[in-house]
Amino acid sequence: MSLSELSPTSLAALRQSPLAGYSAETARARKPGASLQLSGISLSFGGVKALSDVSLRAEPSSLLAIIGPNGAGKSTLLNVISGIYRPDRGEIGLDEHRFRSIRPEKLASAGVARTFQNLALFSGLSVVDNILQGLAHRRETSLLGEVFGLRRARHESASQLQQAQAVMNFFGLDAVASRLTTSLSYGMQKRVELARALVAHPRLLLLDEPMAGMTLADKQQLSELIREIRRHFGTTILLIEHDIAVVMSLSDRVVVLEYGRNIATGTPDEIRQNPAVIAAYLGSAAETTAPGARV
Ligand SMILES: Nc1ncnc2c1ncn2[C@@H]1O[C@H](COP(=O)(O)OP(=O)(O)OP(=O)(O)O)[C@@H](O)[C@H]1O
Repeated sequence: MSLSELSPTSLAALRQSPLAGYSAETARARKPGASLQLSGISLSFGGVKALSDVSLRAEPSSLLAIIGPNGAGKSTLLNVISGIYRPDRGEIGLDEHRFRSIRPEKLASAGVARTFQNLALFSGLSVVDNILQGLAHRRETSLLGEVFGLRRARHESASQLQQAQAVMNFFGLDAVASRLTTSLSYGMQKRVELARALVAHPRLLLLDEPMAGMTLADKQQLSELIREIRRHFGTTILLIEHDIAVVMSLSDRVVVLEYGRNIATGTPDEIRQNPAVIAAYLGSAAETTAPGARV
């Protein structure tokens, strides 16, 4: 099954009651997104300056896109925010917290989730089990508790399963819950990855080229889902994406990187008309979405 083959009822259900089943989680889900601020971030790999003095700000519940040619430093920036790389200089601000680097294992508890450029799902696990991995950091009961079926462990498992079911409902994944992710189309696996990132209600979601390798129909569905995520959860989203039509239709603001430097920041319209951006990127950027298509 591909994303575009999903019945229209999933999207209709998603619009009507995507939060059904969240109960105790609902209040937290309604919390506005986090604010993110990067100040003077620099990082070199040997002689390669991947990031040079990059500063940017994403307002709570906004969608900020990062674009730029290959090798501009986009993924490196995401890896800095998610603690995979420690910058040589600069500071990250997440709401009122300031730090140079966050330990990746602390990321989820800080309310940050991400997806990867290449699929990063557990191939031996079903859809629902993959999604439950997004809640692993919340587990308070021990493995022994689970083995012996202690009441608290049972309650915790039931509550996490309910959250996974709610997010599967939101993403139209109910019908494939027990399937191995490897048996699904690429577009559907991307959807599972997004569901896993969202199940813990992150306040900042980092999306690294979520549309790469997708058909136009899949891109349209995923774009609609990203809009729904913003509408219903208020999640702040940082998006790296090469498809300019997708970027321009989804973003509140866009940051353009070239050779690790921030060469422009503005609304999609401002970026479209910026001569430096046209010269560095937009003039040559492939418009992978068909002209005139709504994404
Ligand atoms: N782990 C690494 N070791 C050495 N150099 C690296 C490493 N990661 C990235 N680089 C270099 O840093 C620069 C920025 O790379 P990065 O992957 O962040 O660019 P990008 O904008 O995400 O590119 P693309 O659009 O192709 O994914 C490139 O010159 C790249 O070769």
